[in-house]
Amino acid sequence: MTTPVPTAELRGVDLDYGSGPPWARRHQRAVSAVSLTIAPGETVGLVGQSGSGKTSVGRLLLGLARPTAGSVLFEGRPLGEDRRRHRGRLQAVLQNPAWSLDPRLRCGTSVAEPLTVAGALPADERRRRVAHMLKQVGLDPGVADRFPHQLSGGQQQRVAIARALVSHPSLVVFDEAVSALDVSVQAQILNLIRRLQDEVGFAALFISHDLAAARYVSHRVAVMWRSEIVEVADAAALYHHADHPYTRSLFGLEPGAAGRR
Ligand SMILES: Nc1ncnc2c1ncn2[C@@H]1O[C@H](COP(=O)(O)OP(=O)(O)OP(=O)(O)O)[C@@H](O)[C@H]1O
Repeated sequence: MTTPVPTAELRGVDLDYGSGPPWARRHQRAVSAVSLTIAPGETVGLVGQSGSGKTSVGRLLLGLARPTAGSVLFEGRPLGEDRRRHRGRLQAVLQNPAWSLDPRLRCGTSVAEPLTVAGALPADERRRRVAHMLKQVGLDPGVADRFPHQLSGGQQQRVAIARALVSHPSLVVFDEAVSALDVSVQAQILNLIRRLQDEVGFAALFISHDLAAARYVSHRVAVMWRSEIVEVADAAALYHHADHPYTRSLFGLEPGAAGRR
């Protein structure tokens, strides 16, 4: 049996951020020697306390940050300079839907935007795909004519998910995508992500400080601690195989190591 080429892969990746003026430049290591693969159709959860480097891993996978060392592969090839080649194939859903929805644009226009970037489509076809996508995320297609401020937070996040999926991406990075929502709405969105992943089949990185949410949507969960991935396990098995003290603290098995959030 041949193993499928991973959709996304980090190989021994470091990422440093520089700060300060050139004569007193300081470097902070945000990601240290991280290796991680995401198979086609797989969701990998990435959990860890604030500042552990989760968003930086997402940015590397999206090509928004360049590794200081190591390599980032997308569908088996280096995720290089030519980001245009991947337009529409790499998408993100962020914590606050307002970050991806322009308040001045009707929701239908925002959802259609990745289609415009990926290549010209006749207006009819664009409208049809937007309506279909809105239905898939559980919204009335009439939402296309409304502005974000006319919708609830949960509805806005559904629009943001529709926008991320309309171009049939291979990889979607969900970065704290449910953290800003009420608990009952969080459950709806987590169920939506699971259902869409089964139906549409994208690979995903699900970044969260909430281990329970990450386990619920993910096939495997990676645990990040001070810029390193200290553990990766099947979501169901993680509880029983939690080796690292930080992972154990996430389950309440060991006091002290988990950060405040
Ligand atoms: N653009 C930047 N410039 C300088 N330092 C940065 C930058 N972005 C992040 N950092 C630092 O890198 C480290 C990792 O940050 P990152 O946002 O990846 O962590 P995180 O686990 O996603 O945290 P949070 O859950 O709070 O978003 C932190 O110490 C952060 O302060």
